[in-house]
Amino acid sequence: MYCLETKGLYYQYAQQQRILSGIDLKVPEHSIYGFLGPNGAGKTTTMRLVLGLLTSQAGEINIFGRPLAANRLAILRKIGSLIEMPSFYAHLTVTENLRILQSIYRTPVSRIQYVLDITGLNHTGAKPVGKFSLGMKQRFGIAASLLHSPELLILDEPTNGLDPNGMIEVWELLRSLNRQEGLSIFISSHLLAEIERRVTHLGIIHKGELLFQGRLDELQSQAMQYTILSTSDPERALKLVQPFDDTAFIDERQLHTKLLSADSIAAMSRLLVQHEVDLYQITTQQEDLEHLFMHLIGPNS
Ligand SMILES: Nc1ncnc2c1ncn2[C@@H]1O[C@H](COP(=O)(O)OP(=O)(O)OP(=O)(O)O)[C@@H](O)[C@H]1O
Repeated sequence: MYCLETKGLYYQYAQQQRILSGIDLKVPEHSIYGFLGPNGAGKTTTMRLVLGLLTSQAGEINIFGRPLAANRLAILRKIGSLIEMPSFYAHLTVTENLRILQSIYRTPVSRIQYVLDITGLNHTGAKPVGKFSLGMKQRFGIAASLLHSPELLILDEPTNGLDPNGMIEVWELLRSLNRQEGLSIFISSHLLAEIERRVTHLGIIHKGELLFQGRLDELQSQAMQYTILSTSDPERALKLVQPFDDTAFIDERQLHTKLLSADSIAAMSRLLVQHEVDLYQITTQQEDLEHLFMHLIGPNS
């Protein structure tokens, strides 16, 4: 069962400017779904549509199995969100800020202490939120989004601008919310390194199109295998191999080719030796996730 599913989601801010062209998201229940894409890919626009902050122009949005359009309020009550920076009264403490939100949401008062404990903000005392570090402000934003006991959290680049420690703290919090509370989390980032190993599922968006969606191991299985040749003259070796593999390239003075079979490796080594290029080493390697990501989104991104 998907807690969030879109079909053919389409959006443009102005004529001739297509931002999303048919996004089919499938966010499984209880998953941590990383929504990855470079700046301007369409992540925030997708999240705004899913939260009803922008009016959908075409396509379907189903949340907890029901169409958003027909059940907006009931659905939004089950979602916590943080899009860009959290809003707060800068001169009030975290508890005072949460008390205001608690009275708006009409959630039990006891929930305030609970979200303070779970986000580690219970020792901030009389300090006004305006004086918090960026990491603590983000944690306040997550605390506020948890106040009404949501089942799905939608977070738009919540670690943007945080130092490595702040980033680790936010992720530890998200992981414990997912594991202990069973919360489903849909989180965007433009950094593969940040979300690989931390998410259960991944969607890669680029120029308004979803290029990949699935588990991390499914993405890994799309990685290219390369034969890597270490030679005395990589440029000459490249010229010799190119007629047989026009995708061959040099990286760190080593020739990478997709020619993998034993026969083609034997033929390549004969060719190089015939042209007086010494062959020092032949290895095979699977493309790492970072290269696979770059490969998916293309060279000029
Ligand atoms: N209000 C707006 N009016 C016009 N164009 C917009 C508006 N908001 C966003 N865009 C454009 O839509 C495209 C997608 O932006 P969006 O913010 O959804 O991407 P993103 O993946 O979240 O990127 P970032 O990580 O930079 O926030 C960009 O080209 C952006 O300039």
